[in-house]
Amino acid sequence: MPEARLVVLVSGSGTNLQALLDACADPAYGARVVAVGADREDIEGLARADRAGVPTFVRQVSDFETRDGWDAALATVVERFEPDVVVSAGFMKLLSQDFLDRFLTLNTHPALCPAFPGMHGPRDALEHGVKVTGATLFVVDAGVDTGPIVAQVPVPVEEDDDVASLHERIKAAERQMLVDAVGRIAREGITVEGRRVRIGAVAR
Ligand SMILES: Nc1nc2c(c(=O)[nH]1)N[C@@H](CN(C=O)c1ccc(C(=O)N[C@@H](CCC(=O)O)C(=O)O)cc1)CN2
Ligand SMILES: NCC(=O)N[C@@H]1O[C@H](COP(=O)([O-])[O-])[C@@H](O)[C@H]1O
Repeated sequence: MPEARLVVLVSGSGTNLQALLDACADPAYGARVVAVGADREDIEGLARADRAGVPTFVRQVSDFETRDGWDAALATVVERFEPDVVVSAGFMKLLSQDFLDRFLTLNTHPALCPAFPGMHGPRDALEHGVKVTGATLFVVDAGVDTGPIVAQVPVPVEEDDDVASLHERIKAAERQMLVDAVGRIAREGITVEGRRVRIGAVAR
């Protein structure tokens, strides 16, 4: 079976991207990162792609007259790389329904969806006082962190956690979840029926 082609979108440090790049070095993993895209320049995520010899592209909202124009330009460049799956891994821009209609897009979020959506999952979980939080991989829909759930991993909140320590522990679990789920999707396929997602099986 041919390797699944991944386009990964990033906005920051790119440790989730790095975990995918490392996993893809093993041919048995079944996937290859064919391009990395970002909404801003000069981020470590793009440097990681450069070091791995993976092509990169940047489309900044501020370079376009409208948000729709940015979104269409992003879709155009993503399309060039013919992805089987787009992985939003720390990509801090909302994607339009038009984009999502064109590409199967997964997003990893540092909370147990549907709890604590948005850009500050670890902070919001800590402020709420939950004892367990975690990370979620989901199929992106037009809402914010509302899409059908592919995988989740729990992470206990420690007494002395601050936002940084909690987010770091979530990220360690999140990377493993992402690599495991994307590899299985690449090798076994994915079925999405309504809100139910199955890897390697026909939905019932
Ligand atoms: N349609 C969707 N797009 C994306 C989702 C999603 O669930 N639906 N998830 C993200 C990532 N994300 C949280 O997981 C997220 C990203 C960005 C925002 C947001 O409000 N962004 C602002 C700009 C913020 C900035 O540039 O600093 C915006 O887009 O204008 C909320 C949640 C990937 N895309
Ligand atoms: N709502 C989106 C969001 O909060 N995304 C989060 O940003 C981090 C990116 O880390 P990374 O750049 O090191 O992979 C990850 O924890 C990801 O879930």
